[in-house]
Amino acid sequence: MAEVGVTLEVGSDGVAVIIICNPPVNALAIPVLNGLKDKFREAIRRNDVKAIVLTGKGGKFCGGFDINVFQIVQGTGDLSVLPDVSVELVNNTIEDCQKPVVAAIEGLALGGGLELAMGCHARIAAPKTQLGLPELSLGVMPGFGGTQRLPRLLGLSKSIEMMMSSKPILSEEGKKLGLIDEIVPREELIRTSRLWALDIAEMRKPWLRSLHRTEKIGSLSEAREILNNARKNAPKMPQHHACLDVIEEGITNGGLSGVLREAKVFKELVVSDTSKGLVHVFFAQRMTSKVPKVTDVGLKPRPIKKVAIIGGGLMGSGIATAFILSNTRVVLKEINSELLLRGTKMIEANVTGLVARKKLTQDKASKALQLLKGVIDYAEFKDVDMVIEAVIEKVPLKQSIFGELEKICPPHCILASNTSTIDLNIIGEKTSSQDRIAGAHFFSPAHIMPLLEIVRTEKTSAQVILDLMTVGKIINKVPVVVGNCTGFAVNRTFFPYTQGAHILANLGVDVFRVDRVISAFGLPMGPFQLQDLAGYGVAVAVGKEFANAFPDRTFKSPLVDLLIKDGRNGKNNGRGYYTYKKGGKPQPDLSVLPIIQECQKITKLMPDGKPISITDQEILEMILFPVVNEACRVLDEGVVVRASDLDIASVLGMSFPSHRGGIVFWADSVGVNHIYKSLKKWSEAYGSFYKPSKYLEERSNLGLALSAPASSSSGVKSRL
Ligand SMILES: C[C@H](O)CC(=O)SCCNC(=O)CCNC(=O)[C@H](O)C(C)(C)COP(=O)(O)OP(=O)(O)OC[C@H]1O[C@@H](n2cnc3c(N)ncnc32)[C@H](O)[C@@H]1OP(=O)(O)O
Repeated sequence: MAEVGVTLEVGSDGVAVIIICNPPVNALAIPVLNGLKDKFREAIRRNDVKAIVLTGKGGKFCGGFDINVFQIVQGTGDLSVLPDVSVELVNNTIEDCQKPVVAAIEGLALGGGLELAMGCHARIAAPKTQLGLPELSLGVMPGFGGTQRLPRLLGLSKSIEMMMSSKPILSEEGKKLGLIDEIVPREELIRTSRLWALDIAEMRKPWLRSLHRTEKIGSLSEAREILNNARKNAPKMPQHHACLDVIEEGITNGGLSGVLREAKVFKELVVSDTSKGLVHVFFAQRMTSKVPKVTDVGLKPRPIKKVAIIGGGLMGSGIATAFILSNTRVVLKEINSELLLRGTKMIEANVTGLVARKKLTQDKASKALQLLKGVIDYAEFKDVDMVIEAVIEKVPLKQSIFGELEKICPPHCILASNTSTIDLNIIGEKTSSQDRIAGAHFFSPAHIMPLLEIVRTEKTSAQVILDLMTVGKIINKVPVVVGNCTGFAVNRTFFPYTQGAHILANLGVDVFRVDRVISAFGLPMGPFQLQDLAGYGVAVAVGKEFANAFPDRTFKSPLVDLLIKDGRNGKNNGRGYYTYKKGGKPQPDLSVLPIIQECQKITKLMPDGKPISITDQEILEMILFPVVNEACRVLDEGVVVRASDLDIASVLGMSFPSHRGGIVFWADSVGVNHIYKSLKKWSEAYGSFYKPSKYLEERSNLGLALSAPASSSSGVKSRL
């Protein structure tokens, strides 16, 4: 393993090259920052050094401050762990250095990495280098002067856009905008940077200090107008607004004042709940690619060059789109040419939709479509590496397809099903290929939604899981490996979500208020609007599956049947809990209220026939605590490898707000004991739907967090 630290080499030209080394992304861990301070001091002190070049080892400049340190601070609350980098290193040592400093940037300069580079007197970059300040996506803001220097180098509008979106730009764009001084091939990066530094030292090139520049800021009134517009459009998250305020401080009172305010607010944000949630999600997402006995046993992923998709419906065409967009050849099979045409048209529409939204160039779209071949027989299947079956959810049909596939496909071929409910053991029951059968559960629209649940049975081989994980990453998904059960991880955990909402409706709580409470919590929409969007057919079909699988905890509400009887089918026909008009926002449809009242009369859940009185917080808890309860069963049964995998699955599959860290992380922050006691109370009042699971009860009794590992004797203590 390469050594973590900073090196200094002085050449015969009098240029000191300071190199950051902390693989894989040269993150600024505390020893690295101390090393930088030491090496800069040495370079400044030495008489044989005329100029300095700062660079990173191994083809990457720097991925920013070490995010592990955030977790340490968040765990201990000890802010003194955070070193003073902004003033001591970037401002006083680099920018105010008496010797010119040039950043030689390759690969990426993100967050604190770009901030170090902006403190230098010039920036030379290799082609296609990523440059960005993604701190807001971690719930903090740039803390090494980035809020002040980026606007001074790029202008206010573009720099605000980069910070608010957390998205990087490439060095080519950076050059056009003034962030980068020169782009050179990577082999010439260090040589050009050395010469540039000497040119500054010998006054052949200007000696520019970013924080002192004003030419791109414009007048105070212009700046305020830009900032106020940005405030209107920014997400309603604390870090976004704090960042805009800090930018304004620097514009009103000068760059140094902005730097000082930035350092203060940065420390407040690091310990915020938002940052705790987002930092957890950052690491949790990366943990999903570590699966014991799959990724740690020396297996190598096999190449997947040709994929067959069976079924060109909504899911099949979305899955096919995801593959062709990632440069993989796809055979789409349907049972007749009419259905095949419908499937290929859907794929074309998916691709052209991305072009229209400027997410794809026309050239790439045309190339992707050339990789698609439609078929109505199995002739093309003889050399496929993977098949994904995406036909309707009928067991005999799936069984016969897998029986055929086993005979036609090569022996190495992975046989996957996109089923969202059916037991994979049953699907593969009539084959002798159970070791290569797995679930590849995509979420709709499959070419857009980022989650891929990879479902394994006890017979699926580790190689097949590894191949699916690899191919998932190739098609830009986050693969999460899960066990085989009704609904797998996401749908299983969230099946009580809609049912909890229906209990509230039957208790007399206004459905539109329920939706408002859930949206305010951070989900994109409430459960009733979601039901409208999915269509009531889905609600009925999925409801049956879960009622069969988990009859002890299913609340059967006749509401959807009554809505269907009234001619409603949600967004599909423009009539649901809401009305839908093209181009407009959904409007609450008050004519639904008598139907809900009719339902209440049937279920007789309201105590004394009167609506219950309830706070917004209780609404939220009566909907989400049953979800947490099911998450407990998922953890108990080992459906996911670790609790944080369920966090990622909930964020990416259900759009659970990422700043709350995912369903389990959120539950632990609320307090296990409170959740247990609340569910117990409601189960006594409203029945077994709320009955606390054994896992929850045990964790509550032991004072252990839900996320604490099963074997944990000391465990992570939950907030009781
Ligand atoms: C004061 C300052 O303003 C504050 C800051 O600088 S905050 C940090 C700002 N920087 C960032 O947000 C960048 C975060 N990193 C990333 O976006 C991506 O990791 C990347 C684009 C750099 C590389 O992506 P990719 O090649 O897909 O590799 P990825 O798997 O994500 O990362 C490789 C490893 O580096 C780690 N890593 C990446 N950036 C890191 C960071 N800044 N700190 C600590 N670890 C980091 C990852 O956790 C992962 O570790 P693992 O192998 O043990 O799981």
